[in-house]
Amino acid sequence: MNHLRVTGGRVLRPDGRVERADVAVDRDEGTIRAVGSPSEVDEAVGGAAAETLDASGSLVIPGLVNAHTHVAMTLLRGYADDKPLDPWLREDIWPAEAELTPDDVEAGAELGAVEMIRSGTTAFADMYFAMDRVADAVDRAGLRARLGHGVVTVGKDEADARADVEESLAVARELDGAADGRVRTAFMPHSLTTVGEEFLREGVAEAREAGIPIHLHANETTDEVEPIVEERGERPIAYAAEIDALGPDDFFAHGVHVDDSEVDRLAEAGTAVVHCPASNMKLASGMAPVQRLREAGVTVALGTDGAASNNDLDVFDEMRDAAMLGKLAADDASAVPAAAVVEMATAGGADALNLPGGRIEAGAAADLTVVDLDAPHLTPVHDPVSHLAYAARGSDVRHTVCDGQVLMRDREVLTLDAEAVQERAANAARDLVERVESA
Ligand SMILES: CSC[C@H]1O[C@@H](n2cnc3c(O)ncnc32)[C@H](O)[C@@H]1O
Ligand SMILES: [Zn+2]
Repeated sequence: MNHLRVTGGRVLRPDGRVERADVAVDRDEGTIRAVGSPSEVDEAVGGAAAETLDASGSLVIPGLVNAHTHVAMTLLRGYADDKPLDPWLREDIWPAEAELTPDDVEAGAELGAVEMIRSGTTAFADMYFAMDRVADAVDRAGLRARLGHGVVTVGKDEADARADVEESLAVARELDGAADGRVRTAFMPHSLTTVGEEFLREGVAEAREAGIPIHLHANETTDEVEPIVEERGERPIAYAAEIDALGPDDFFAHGVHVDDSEVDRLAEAGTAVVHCPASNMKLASGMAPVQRLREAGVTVALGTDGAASNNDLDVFDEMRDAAMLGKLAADDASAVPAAAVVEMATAGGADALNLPGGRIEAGAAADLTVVDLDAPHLTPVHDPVSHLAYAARGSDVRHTVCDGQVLMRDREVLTLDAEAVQERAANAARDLVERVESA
């Protein structure tokens, strides 16, 4: 077998236990073949490994999942800060995005890919524009993703609005299975308030017919919830259910302002929620009831949201923020413990996006992150899971593997030229801002 061996480390198993083990990866299949002692792994795979990754002093964890982002927004990192969602979008972000070209989106997506690989993320969900270019970046980077064109119909005439819905459906059909199957897709209306009801109904019906999942921003701010309640006499999750957008393969970003009845509805429907704590804090959107969602049985994943409202794509930060904010929201220091946020960033993310990965076990996708624990800020190691949630940073990631391919070895990104990507993105961002200022 053409295999990659991750040797000498401790491995985080799906039940949360950490044990000394090697991991053998079938590079052709992109799957984990065996996890166990060196002799057990030898016996399972036989023969010498074609490639090895040293994990001594390190913790081998499932590749992290960034379950909601707008990856090309790396170009807008630090462009507009310190405003709430609505004015931030309308006054700053949307005018800048109006000047974006497909080349810009690709440059921003590559920059985001480098940042994610360097912080141990192997899969992400992305809602944006020029998604063929994002898919190209995913392909080159070696990552896994669920991608969709974001639909906004407010402020558009009927023909433009319908064209936007059709584009999202076409993108979902055409890009599904790209990058050797590592790209999957979804129909992505931006939100229940920025897409008109008739367009939502039409798009969702077509998506359902084609078996395409749905991803949208939901219950992010009170400004978004109140008009739905006033105009329809029902809360957003009930509205989503009424238009058939609340299914078991669907995943909603934010879920900050969900009441108890909505939590129960999400749980019954099997719709996942992607918690984005940093974005929710930065835009002062509110605190999602994460403990309540998890207790109700809702699959909760973690997302950074775009780099303009975070301002990075580091899921380690998200784990720490989710644990801290979850305690504050529940007024309970035992709420959203370390193991919960690690689960949300790994298996929870893979389950929400319905992508392979999220667990280190034989037969699972070989999406792995090796975290170096030999650092002053990670000493001593009483509990490695505690360190993942509260003390480790993206920069502690030593190796990143996706689909059996080593994307970063000893902090060197192998699939993209990180320096060139950074330079191209910086130039694209500078030119973009010049265009926005002269528009
Ligand atoms: C139509 S493509 C996606 C669209 O979403 C915008 N966006 C970025 N962050 C957020 C957020 O937290 N809530 C809602 N919308 C957001 C992004 O700028 C794109 O325009
Ligand atoms: Zn978002």
